[in-house]
Amino acid sequence: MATTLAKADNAEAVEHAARIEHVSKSFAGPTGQQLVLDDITLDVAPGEFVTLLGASGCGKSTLLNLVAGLDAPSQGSITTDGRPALMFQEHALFPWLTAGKNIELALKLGGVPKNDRRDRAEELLELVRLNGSYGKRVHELSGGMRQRVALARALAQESRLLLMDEPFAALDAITRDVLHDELTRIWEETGLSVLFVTHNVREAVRLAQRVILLSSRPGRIAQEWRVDIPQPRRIEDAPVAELSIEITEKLREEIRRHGQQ
Ligand SMILES: Nc1ncnc2c1ncn2[C@@H]1O[C@H](COP(=O)(O)OP(=O)(O)OP(=O)(O)O)[C@@H](O)[C@H]1O
Repeated sequence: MATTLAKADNAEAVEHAARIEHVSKSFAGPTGQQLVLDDITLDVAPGEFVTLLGASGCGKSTLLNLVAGLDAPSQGSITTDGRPALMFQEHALFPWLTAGKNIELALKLGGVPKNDRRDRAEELLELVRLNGSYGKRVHELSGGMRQRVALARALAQESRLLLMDEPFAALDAITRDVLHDELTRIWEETGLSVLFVTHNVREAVRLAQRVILLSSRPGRIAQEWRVDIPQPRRIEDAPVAELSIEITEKLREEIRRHGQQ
């Protein structure tokens, strides 16, 4: 099958999929400005898979929203290689449209000619292994299938950077495991860059080439790890478990420290 979408043909030409430079973000709170992100500098290389990990409320989603251009940093700058695609924990599919039509809508917004949309939507459904589900309505699909459609719709945008905010957090463990395999396969096939937010350490290590741990209040980069464990990984593999224990220990330290502030 032709996986033409987002193929990193221009990998040589582009230095980074995302460049986050000295980014800080504050929100107005009841006691004045609340600093949520403090001086974050981070590059995502073309084709790289990076997970952002941190305790609840540390600012992961805020950072992802800034990269998506949904909000502006208070300080610093963010550049991306084209407009990123986004995928959230909630699939946000239109329930009155079929799986196929949900994808076609994204294709339409991306300027794909009407006559090409049906074939392209079928191709994308095949890529997420939902062949034959074109005519299914959202309520006919399981949670895992809905997230597959949401992924296909994100891929329809032909972005070179995919931003994922806890996309599998609401799924049961087995379904999540299967979708980890699918995401790894699709990432390898397409050459996409992925910035993936999670608070699940094992998930971060299972998927990423690099794990970035954010501290809390304010969110700063506390530490990062390169994950050299070969793919496909399993969440229960010994090297995944070992690194997860090390990262969890550091995460605990960060949470304890935050608790003492
Ligand atoms: N628009 C906003 N206005 C005010 N405060 C905000 C806004 N968006 C986020 N915050 C605050 O910023 C902090 C970080 O929130 P954010 O959702 O980015 O954290 P998170 O790490 O993604 O958390 P979780 O893992 O629970 O989703 C929180 O204290 C939140 O209340």
